[in-house]
Amino acid sequence: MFGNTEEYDQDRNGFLERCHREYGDVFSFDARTIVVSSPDQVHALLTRTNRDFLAENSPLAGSVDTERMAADAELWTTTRRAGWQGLHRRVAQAHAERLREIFLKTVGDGEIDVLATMADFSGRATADFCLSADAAGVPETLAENVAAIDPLSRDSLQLPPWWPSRKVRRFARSRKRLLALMTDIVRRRRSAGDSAAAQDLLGVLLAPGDQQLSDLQIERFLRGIMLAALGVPAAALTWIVYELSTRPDVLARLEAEAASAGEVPVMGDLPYTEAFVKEVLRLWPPTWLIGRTVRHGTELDGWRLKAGDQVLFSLYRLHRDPRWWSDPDRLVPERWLEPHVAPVRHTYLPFGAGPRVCVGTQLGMMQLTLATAWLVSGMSLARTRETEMVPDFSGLLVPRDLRVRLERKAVRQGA
Ligand code: HEM
Repeated sequence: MFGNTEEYDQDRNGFLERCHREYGDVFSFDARTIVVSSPDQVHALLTRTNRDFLAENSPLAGSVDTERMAADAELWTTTRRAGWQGLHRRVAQAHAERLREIFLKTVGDGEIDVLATMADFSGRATADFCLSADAAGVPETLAENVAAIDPLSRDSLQLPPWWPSRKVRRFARSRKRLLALMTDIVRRRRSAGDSAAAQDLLGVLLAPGDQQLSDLQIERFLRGIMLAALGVPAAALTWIVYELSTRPDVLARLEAEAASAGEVPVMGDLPYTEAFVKEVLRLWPPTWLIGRTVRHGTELDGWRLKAGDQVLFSLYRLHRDPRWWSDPDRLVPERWLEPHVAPVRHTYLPFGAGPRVCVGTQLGMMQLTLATAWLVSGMSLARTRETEMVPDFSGLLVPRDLRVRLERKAVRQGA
């Protein structure tokens, strides 16, 4: 009845790798799920999303009913289009200045659980980006919501929202609390007027524009953005710390670049750091598995699919496929610095592609690049245990139990 779910849940990546080796670029996982692997299939799946496929976890969705998902997706897409301008340069630059303070407050001396520290940093960063001075209390409520989603996202067998389980009730309660907080902040900000002066995403969403958004749309959009901008960047930063702790040669180059840049550098000042971040996202894409639900009867690369079927692909496998990448399992930041050597089309998709591509691509790259520069310039870092790192594929891709000791470096004279 559950196809290969049990075997898959024991070792998700290993299972997909074995099936790929045995059956090729397309195979069926169970009666209603196929897995695709070639760059063209993946690209078709992503670019035909909304029309033929539905994004599995629409941030507004709470249902597996395809009609309902399609309606949710349409509402989300309209809001997303209007909200896109909120992620523009002016707001991002104002946020970058505040981000340094957040970094200094959250990433301090001593032994740390890297994922927990980076989740704290990312939660505060995303709340600041969305709400700046009104963000008080939001990071904590957001963290509760993320903690309640986590056990649900690890289950392959999704429980419906009405299921009477403790996990589902906890999720529903924390979601309600976060949305109530958003309602309160949006109302206060709207009645205060002159919201655009706040230089944050909410300011842009409330500013009069071509498309006026309702309070409800804004609240849902903010929650969607904040959830998406917490766990994934935190996982990416954890991988960044892991690679810094294992590659002294790369660390030395990053330190040299950060030393010659300002306190809040602009992206063009950090080409090697940016290449390093891109390479970490190739080797360790946090959203390592992406799924879509078939919207109506259609076909993909000759496979006939019915409404409600699922199509999955592994970004992790695509990014390490030796057909498209030389030395695929090795961190080589330099591969991004060769102007004439571009990756094969559609083989590098850490932010997805098509109409549901990550809205925070530039912002996310900026946060990761700046945080890397601040880490290497301000901190020395050492692993506390020399045990072998174990990647955890059960939810977002993270290194299991990564702990490091951080020590603030002495401030350079004249710096
Ligand atoms: C920092 C590293 C980040 C990575 C690697 C990343 C990656 C991704 C990926 C792979 C998706 C799924 C795309 C798909 O299904 O086709 C996604 C969706 C999304 N991301 Fe990001 N993301 C990052 C940061 C951010 C940030 C900072 C924000 C907030 C501004 C953000 C907001 C979103 C939203 C709202 C979606 C859902 C888009 C939709 O379904 O329409 N992400 N991200």
